[in-house]
Parts: sequence; structure tokens; C-alpha cells
Amino acid sequence: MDNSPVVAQADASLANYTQENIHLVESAVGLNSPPKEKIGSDFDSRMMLRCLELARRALGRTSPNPLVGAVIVKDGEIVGEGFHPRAGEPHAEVFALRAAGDRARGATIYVSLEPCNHYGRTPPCSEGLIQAGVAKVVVGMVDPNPLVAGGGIARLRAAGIEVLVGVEEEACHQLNEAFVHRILYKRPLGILKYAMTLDGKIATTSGHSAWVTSQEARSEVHQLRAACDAIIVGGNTVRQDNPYLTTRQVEAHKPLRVVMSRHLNLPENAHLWQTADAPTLVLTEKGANPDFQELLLKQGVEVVELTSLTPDKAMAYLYERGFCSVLWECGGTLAASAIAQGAVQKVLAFIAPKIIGGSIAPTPVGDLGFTTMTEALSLERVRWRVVGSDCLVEGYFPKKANSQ
Ligand SMILES: Nc1c(N[C@@H]2O[C@H](COP(=O)(O)O)[C@@H](O)[C@H]2O)[nH]c(=O)[nH]c1=O
Ligand SMILES: [Zn+2]
Repeated sequence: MDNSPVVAQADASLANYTQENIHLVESAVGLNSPPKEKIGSDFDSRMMLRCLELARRALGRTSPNPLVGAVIVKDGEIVGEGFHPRAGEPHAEVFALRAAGDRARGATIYVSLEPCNHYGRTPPCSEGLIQAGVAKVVVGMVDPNPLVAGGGIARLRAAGIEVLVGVEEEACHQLNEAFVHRILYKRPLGILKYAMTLDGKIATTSGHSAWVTSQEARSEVHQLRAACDAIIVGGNTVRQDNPYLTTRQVEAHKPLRVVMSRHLNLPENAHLWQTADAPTLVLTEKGANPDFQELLLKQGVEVVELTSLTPDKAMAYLYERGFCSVLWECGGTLAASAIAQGAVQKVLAFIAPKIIGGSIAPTPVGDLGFTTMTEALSLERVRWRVVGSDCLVEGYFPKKANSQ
């Protein structure tokens, strides 16, 4: 099957992504394009889903790199598997080739992301596959990285290797949505997560919030945290909720816990500074409360002063640090300003079937300055799911209201 148009749209001339050409890359990696016909056989799909299963073993650990899995099949049998464990280490294909050894010659390799074609921290996988003598490469999605962007596929085809692109493309994209966002927008993907009652409250009028949702929903949140690079809260959340923001699973990735606080008027004995099992970073402004900074440093907390502390500045800083995904677990005021500044692209709202009442009880999103319903930010690609006794609503902000 010739499906080269997918690749043709993603050429390396898109190295400098702008508003005009971003949509081309988005369609090349399988976003914003009309549903396509199923590509590949059921066996191809099964092998690609196995790649994604392998890729997930490194969940939360690969940034700024993507999650990638690879499977080598010879005569209908899997002869090698691999995944990318973290940035700086070999790519998924390399591990799969090592496992397959000589059996890679004449075999088919399935990879969830287009094989790279550049010398980065590691040599190009395209050359590795050519040297190993594989006969066919089945790719999940095109790599939006301008250093690759179709070049890996072109190189393999030029070497006479059959390449099929787009098998389980949507699932492949879903797994790496944060990596794709990082590449296209030069910011981490911002995910706003909150838990509210049926009448839209995140706490009682007196600020009590433990717990709004069921145990099942809370363990879903722990899994979500483990898949992210950082979790952000504001000073208010530290003062009022004194959260741990941990994943509570021994083996899981521990995201960086980030607190945004302009004046560092924070409690000296917050759980965050007292639990060294996950790293913590406090973002503040130049010259804020030097005594408190010293106290934090003594407790192993990292402090970074930014020239002005806004959600976008925080995201720009976390982008420079190599992060792909940031989970906003803050209160309504910070959430509203993060949304207004385009620091949130995705929303995960847990809704508990409880009513708490209280006209001044806090709500998940503060003032956005809207006066009419027509200004409402309607989520797109919305999914609803039951988690324990709660409902999880998941969706994305429309691009125009939210592009950087
Ligand atoms: N992890 C991964 C790929 N990642 C691609 O390579 C880039 C990182 O290159 P490097 O610095 O050398 O690790 C990353 O941004 C992405 O475009 N490619 C692959 O063929 N297979 C893999 O498993
Ligand atoms: Zn590679």
C-alpha cells in the first residue's frame, strides 16, 4: 500500500514551525485530519499495540524524548522487542535489533514512531535498520521533530526497504500527545486536573476538601501524575491543603512537584518540603524572602527565581528544562490565569455525585472575565468515563483560544 502523502506533508522544511505550517505537521502525525481508512492488517495492528505496551514501560521517564516501542517479526514470530527507556539511552529499535540478532535480516520491524534519521544523543536508527538488513518497516506515526519529520521514512525507502506508515496512528499519537505538543508549540502540554462536587465546588466554604472523589478516582490521579513530568500548584494550595502530590506507587515515576509563589509566604513545615521521596521545585520572583529560600534549600528543595512569575513564564522555564507534560493541580485563581495565558490545553475534571452547597465555596476555575455564554470555552474531543462512583470528563481547549 502506498501511503506516502502522509509523509510528503511532513518534510524537513517545516523545521521552523509557525501558525501557518503547524497544521501541516499536525495532519502528518495524524492530528486534525479526517478519519482515515484502517491501515495495515489486524496482525499489523496487534504488533503496533504491542509496541505501545512496551513504550509505556518508560511512562514519565523519557522527556524531552517520546515514548517509543519496537517489535521485530520474522516468519510470523516475534524475535525481538525493545523500548526507549530515557533520553540519552538507545532508541527502541536498537534494543529490538539487539534482541533479534541475525534474525533481523529479512524481518519486519514495527515501530510506534518513525525511525530517526539524525545524529542526536544516539546515531540514526534508519542506518541501523538498513545495516541490519530488515525487509520492511511498519511505522505508527511520523515523527514531528523537524530533525526527522519524514526523513527517516524517506531514507529507508531510498535504501529499498518497504515502509508502511500510519498503523494505529491515533493510538500512537495519543501516547505521545505531550511530546508532539512540545515540538510544535515549544511549551509542555498543560493539563488542568480538578475534582469537584456535582454542584461545582472543590472544597467547602471553610476550605475542607479531603476527599471530594472516590478512592478509585484518587488512584487514577496517582497514575496520571506518574505519566507527567511535573505537577504545579500555587502557594494557596500549599497553605490550605498541604498536599503531598506523590504517586504513592513504589515503582512509578515521580514527577517534579512545582510550587509557584511570588512572595514565599509559605508554611515552614509543609508536607512538600518534608517528603524527600519526590523532588520539589519552588518557582518565585527575584529577591523574594531570602531567609525562606535558605530554609527550603536546607531541606533539599530547589528554588528558581524568574523575572516575573506567571503561568506562561513557568511553562517556558519547564520547557527549557526539557519537560513534555505539566499537570496543573492548583486552585481556581491560578487555574484561571493559566487558562487565560494559554498554559492549559487539556482538562481532566472528576465529578463526584455529591452536593455541598455554599455560594462562596471555591470552584475549580476563577474569573475569566466572561460575561456571556457565547464566550464559554467549549472543550473539543470530549470523552466521559465512569471512575469508581465518579465521572471523569476529558477534553481539549480549541486551538485558536489557546495557541501560543
Ligand atoms: N526515542 C526514539 C526516537 N526519538 C526521536 O529522536 C529524538 C531524540 O534523539 P536522541 O537525542 O538521539 O535520543 C527525539 O526528539 C525524537 O525525535 N526516535 C526513534 O527512532 N526511536 C526512539 O526510540
Ligand atoms: Zn532513533
